[in-house]
Parts: sequence; structure tokens; C-alpha cells
Amino acid sequence: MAVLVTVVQLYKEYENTKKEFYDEIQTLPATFGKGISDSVWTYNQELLQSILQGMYNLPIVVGVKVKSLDHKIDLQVGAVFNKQHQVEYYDSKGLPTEQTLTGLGSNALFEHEFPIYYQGPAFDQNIPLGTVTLYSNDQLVFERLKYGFILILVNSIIKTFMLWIIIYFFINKYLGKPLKEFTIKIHQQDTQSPKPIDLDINWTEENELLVLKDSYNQMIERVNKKQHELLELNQELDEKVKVRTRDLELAKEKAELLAYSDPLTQLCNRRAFFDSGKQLLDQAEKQENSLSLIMIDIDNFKKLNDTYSHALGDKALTTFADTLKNNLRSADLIGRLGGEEFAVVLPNIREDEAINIAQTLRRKISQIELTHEESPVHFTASMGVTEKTAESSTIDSLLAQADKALYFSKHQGRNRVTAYSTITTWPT
Ligand SMILES: Nc1nc2c(ncn2[C@@H]2O[C@H](COP(=O)(O)OP(=O)(O)OP(=O)(O)O)[C@@H](O)[C@H]2O)c(=O)[nH]1
Repeated sequence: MAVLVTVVQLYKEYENTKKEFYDEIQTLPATFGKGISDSVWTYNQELLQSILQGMYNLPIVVGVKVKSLDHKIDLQVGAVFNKQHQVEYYDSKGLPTEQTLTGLGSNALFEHEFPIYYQGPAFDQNIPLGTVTLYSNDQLVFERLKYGFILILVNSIIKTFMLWIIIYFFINKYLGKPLKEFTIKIHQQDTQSPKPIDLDINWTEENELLVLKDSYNQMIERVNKKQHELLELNQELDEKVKVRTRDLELAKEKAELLAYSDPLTQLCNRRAFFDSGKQLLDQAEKQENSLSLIMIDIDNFKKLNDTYSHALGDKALTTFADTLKNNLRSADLIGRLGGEEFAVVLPNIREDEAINIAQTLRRKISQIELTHEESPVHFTASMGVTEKTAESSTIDSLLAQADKALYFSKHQGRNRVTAYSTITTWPT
């Protein structure tokens, strides 16, 4: 735009200067006309030559041609057109020369022709003598224009520069700075939880930057919402996984318990009793400690079941197990070997102590009172006791000995305790 304005200005300047040239050229006949007509009238070639030379020296003239009507004078100086409208060059004496005009518009001559008259005192009217043609060209116009052009160009450059500064100031104020601030704030965002951005601008009207900022903030809100939802889902999932893990652990514990414990009495089952019993026995062997084992069998349990019901039989089993648990140490191992048959391993207990413990248990069992149809029901248990010895130091052998003693108790009338070591004669 600035270039276009400058070009128009330059063209205008050229037009004005060219017009000035024409105007100036048109004033020349008034100045030189009298001298020329006098010298033509008097055929004073010398005077005419010096007048033409003077005109030629003017900065607006590149050539002058004088032609008399009687064809006696045909003189030209500088660059002039010939009959074929071609440019020819003549020296100050009017002789053709090789010299040419140089520079811009060297051939673009423009001419101004004016007539010359003789106004002698003895004549009333003007006598036409011939014509004078003045030549000029664009080169001279441009030379005069040179400084004007430079001024216009400098002026345009300064104006354009100022315009750029003003445009830059406003663009920077209303676009550059806010955009920079916006970019910096985006870079400073916490990527985990980005927050809506506020720009330090007080524009009230809608513009692209505010729309961009609002869109960004809306996007951030949506992202945060989604992230929050994801977090909640994650927590929910975590909770579900925890619950599921807990369930699995419980199921595993239950399975382990089922594998090692008796579901009715919660005592060790046969397998667990054998595993743990062996460990206690090994320990006692290593530490050379005593260890006793008691086998217990509820008396006439079939009858109890048959007389009162299987449920009462179960109740008898659980109450019986609780009695064992409540009256033995935590270090003692209690197991249900099957049906109504139980065994107890007593670490660090000698046989005589074990007999006492067994007697206590027997007494406590006989004191258990169950109820059937509001009537009390009692039951008893028989026991066999044995102690680990050098000859008998495995669970199987101890169980076998205790079982024999138990059989002895049963045979002797039940509800009694028999120590394996006290059996001298076996019943037949
Ligand atoms: N209620 C109930 N009964 C059981 C359970 N396990 C085994 N029994 C019963 O226990 C009874 C054991 O009977 P027996 O082996 O003949 O022994 P007993 O009747 O106690 O006779 P003695 O041992 O000689 O005193 C059977 O009737 C089994 O059905 C149980 O978990 N619950």
C-alpha cells in the first residue's frame, strides 16, 4: 500500500515537473524572440549562433532549431528532430556532430515551436520570418525531479516505518503480549491437574484470543472432569480389587482351614494332627523333653445319636471339643481323628501328669449337661494315656499305645483313664 502511494506521489511529482518545464519553455520566446528575429532579419548568423548557444545552455533545453521562411537560415544547436523525426546532434556552430544525449529519455525529445516576426519601425504589421523550435527531454525533467524523488522516498520510508511501529505497538499490545502470556501459562500448567487460565486483559468485547482462551479453559474443565471420573473409577476398581482379594484370602483361609480343621468342632483334623504332632515330637526329641499323648473316645456315642438324635450328637461333639480347648494349654495339640475319637498331644508333660490332666478332662466331660426335650442328657468319655519313650517315639506308635490303653478303659467299663504303662495283663 505504502509502495503504491509512493509510486502515485512520484508520478504526480513527475507530471507537475514536466508541466513546469513546458511553462518555462513557453516563456523563452518572450525572452529570446526579439533577438532571434532581429538576427534573422539582418542575416546576422553570428549573433543568431550566440543567442542559440545561450538558449542551449539553459538547463531546460537540449536543442534549438531556427528556420527562416526564405530558407536562407536553417540553424540548429544541440539535439533536434530532422524531417524524418529522427534525432540529430549539432555543435554550437550548427555543424552536425557525433555527440549524443545520454541517460534516461535520451531519444524522448519533446518540442515547442513558436513563430518569429520582424517588427520594424517602418512597418505597421509583423512580418513572419520563420520558426524557432525548442527541444527538451525527460532526462532534464528527471534531473530536476531527483531531489524531489529522494525527499518523497525518504518521506515514504519514514512514514512506513512509523506506521509499522504503530501497527507493531497495537499488534503487540492486543495480540503479541496476551498470546505470549497465554503460551507461558499453558507451559506452566501442572500436567496432572491443569487449571483454567486467566489472561491479564480487560477487553469486554468478544475477540479471537478471548474465544481461544475460553475454549482452552472449557477443554481443561472437560479434561479435569474426565480425569476425576477416571480417578473415581480407578478408586472403585481398587476397592473392588481389595474386596475381591479379601474374599479370595478368606476363601483361601477357609480352604486351608477345611483342609486342616474339622468343620464341626474347629479342632485339627486327622491330617493336621499328624503333621503338627510329628513336629511337636521332633521338637521334644531334639530338646529331650517329655511328651505325652491322650486318646479320648466318647462312650456309647451311637446310642446317644440313636436315642436323642444326630443333632444332639453333634451338640455333644462341639461341647466336648470346647471342654477340651478350655481345659488344655495353647501349646497342647487337640485333634479329631474321626467320628467320636479324639487325641491330645501334651508337650513337656510326663505320663503321671498326663493321667491327672486326663482325669480332669474326663470329669469335666461327665459334667457336661445337654438338654433334650427339657430333660438333661449326660455323656462320658474313656481315655488312654501314654508317654514318649526311646522305643516309642512316633505319632503312630504313641497313638497305637494310647489306643490300647483306651481299649482297656472301654473294656473296664468306660468313663475311665488308663495309662499304657500300667497295663500288665490284657483282657481276653
Ligand atoms: N452325631 C454325630 N455322630 C457321629 C459323627 N461321627 C460319627 N458318629 C457316630 O458315632 C457313632 C460311633 O459308634 P461306635 O463306633 O459304635 O462307638 P460307640 O457307640 O461310642 O461305642 P463305644 O465306643 O464302644 O463306647 C456312630 O453311630 C457314628 O454314626 C458325627 O459327626 N456326628
